[in-house]
Amino acid sequence: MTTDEPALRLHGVSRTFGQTAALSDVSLEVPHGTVCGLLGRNGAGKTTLMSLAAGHDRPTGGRVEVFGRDPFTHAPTTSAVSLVRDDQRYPDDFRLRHLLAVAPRFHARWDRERAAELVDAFRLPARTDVKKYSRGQLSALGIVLGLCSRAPLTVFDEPYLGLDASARRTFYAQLVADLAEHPRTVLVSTHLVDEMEALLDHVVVLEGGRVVRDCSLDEARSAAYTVSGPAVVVDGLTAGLPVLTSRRLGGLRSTTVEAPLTPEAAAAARAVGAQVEQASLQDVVAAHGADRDDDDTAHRTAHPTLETAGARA
Ligand SMILES: Nc1ncnc2c1ncn2[C@@H]1O[C@H](COP(=O)(O)OP(=O)(O)OP(=O)(O)O)[C@@H](O)[C@H]1O
Repeated sequence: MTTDEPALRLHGVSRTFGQTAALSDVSLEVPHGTVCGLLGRNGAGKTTLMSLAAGHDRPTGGRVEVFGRDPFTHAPTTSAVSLVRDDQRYPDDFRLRHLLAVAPRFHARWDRERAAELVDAFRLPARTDVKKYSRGQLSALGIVLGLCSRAPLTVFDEPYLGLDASARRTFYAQLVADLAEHPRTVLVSTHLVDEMEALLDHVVVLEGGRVVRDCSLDEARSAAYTVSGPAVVVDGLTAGLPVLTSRRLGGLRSTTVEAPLTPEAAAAARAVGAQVEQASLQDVVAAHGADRDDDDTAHRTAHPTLETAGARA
């Protein structure tokens, strides 16, 4: 295994299930030693991509490489990846001690001491069969297994399901501390974009099985801005710009455009009484796969910028 190769490279990858194209012609590289957020709406293809990265599945077309090798056929590469699935199953009669005993057989770099610390931090019950764990306890268990595997590529598929806010903070803090001590590559899918944004170095956004963004966090953050105000004013300010989403409430409109927010654009908007702000990463992700122009009142409360505009009007 060499660190000259990207941790993960997909080249023209497709994965179809019958008539469904879960991934279509996906090419991307996850740089070595980064935390990469895999983002996108439900059904965008995140879990499919993660299964391919872990060598649990094969692409229908194209090539998947982990550290330059095929994770499906090259056994040492398969064992260099740890995939923590949100629906991970364990043997019926397993308790925590059984899992902690077998884990080192699958992960050469397994860290026993860290595992003991994390079990305490997440208060995982020792005397309960794992199959009876709550949703949050199962997620915490997956986090322990993923972090302590020290796998060169660790993949977390929505690792926070059922975790309370305090346990999620524990996860984020442990991830940051562990990566500082033992740098490696992490690929994590999440819908909690606002909450996890600070952990990410790199961002990949999928929409309908295709990559619509593959860039650093900073690039993703500065990719779009939102203008809100009287519809006629907003339409004038955004004419000719690539619109990600646009929502209308009565005479007000809120439009997110895919362009950097320059001082000139901000000044022009304010001069005519419109509000303008950098779109959040969450706004950018939500815009992909959403209707481009939505005047349906049923959606009004789904857009925080519009609520803001309405409240200020
Ligand atoms: N085994 C399968 N058989 C048939 N269709 C599948 C299978 N696995 C995934 N799909 C389909 O492929 C598409 C992508 O699914 P995937 O689970 O990768 O999305 P996702 O981005 O992880 O979604 P979510 O955020 O809801 O978890 C969906 O349309 C899904 O229904």
